[in-house]
Amino acid sequence: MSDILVFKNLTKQFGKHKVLDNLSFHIPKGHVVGLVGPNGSGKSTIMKCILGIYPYEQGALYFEGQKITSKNVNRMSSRTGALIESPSIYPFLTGMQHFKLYSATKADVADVVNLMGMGKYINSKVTRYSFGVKQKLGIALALINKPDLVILDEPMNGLDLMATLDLRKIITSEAQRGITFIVSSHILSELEKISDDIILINNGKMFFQTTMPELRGLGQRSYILTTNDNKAAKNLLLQHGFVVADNGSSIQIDNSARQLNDFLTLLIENHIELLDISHQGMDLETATLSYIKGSREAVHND
Ligand SMILES: Nc1ncnc2c1ncn2[C@@H]1O[C@H](COP(=O)(O)OP(=O)(O)OP(=O)(O)O)[C@@H](O)[C@H]1O
Repeated sequence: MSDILVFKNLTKQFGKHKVLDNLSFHIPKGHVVGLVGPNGSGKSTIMKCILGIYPYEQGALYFEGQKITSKNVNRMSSRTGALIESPSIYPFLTGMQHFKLYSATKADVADVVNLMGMGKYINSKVTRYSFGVKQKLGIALALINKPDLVILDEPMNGLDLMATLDLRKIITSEAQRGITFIVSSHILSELEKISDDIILINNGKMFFQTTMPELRGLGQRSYILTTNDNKAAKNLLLQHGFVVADNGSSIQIDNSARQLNDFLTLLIENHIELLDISHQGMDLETATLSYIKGSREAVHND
């Protein structure tokens, strides 16, 4: 899989404040990449560098293998659609009139209106739109010129459950057609449903870039077990050399040595009844929290 975009040791400063600090990551073509980080970590700044809104001081940005400079930034920005911060829309124009501002063809407008399910209100003035419908219009405008790369900053903000599900379907189906998405959101449970890859940044620095399957796999190393006698089960397993922790109403067994059959057999032979067993799955929220907490503790310990 080739990369549509590569950040290489990119540094962006506002005065003396380094907002992006020697940042490197890559965006695979046709993937949905979730951009995660606490408030002020630099997500919007990354997006604005891609759109050519912000210049940067050091490092390089490559679009489809070509180095982007201030002279050819249009090559990248003209093929990128974006919704950053609130959508730039005009209350007294209709949705349809917005598409005309973007010089969209009739066929493209029909496609995007159909895709976003906006037929009902496309000829009404935006002043009559709810917040969620305005957000939908902003996303439709990001998609209208058939971009190769789409940047969405907090696109789920203000969307109700149905609109969130619609947006999830749209992003997934457009990515299957080869469009690449970079999506930032603080709604991590939603972001992990749509993302192929995750980039976590903090204080303008890269913490990790991983695929969602890799991230989930991090949690597959232990089992959570509930039995009719957790105390007895824990003692028995400890006596036989298993690594066991007490979780209150359950016990956690390290399975990095892949001993599932061994510990189940041991429990059954000792007449301990198994009530429940599950993998401890790593989710995006747990991973993000543990990295951010780890880095804060490191700063306090310095
Ligand atoms: N135009 C600017 N001038 C000066 N500082 C700026 C400017 N734009 C952003 N910053 C600073 O850069 C840092 C990163 O901001 P940015 O908006 O990129 O973060 P973010 O991760 O998108 O945050 P949030 O999740 O709150 O949207 C912040 O400290 C912010 O104050």
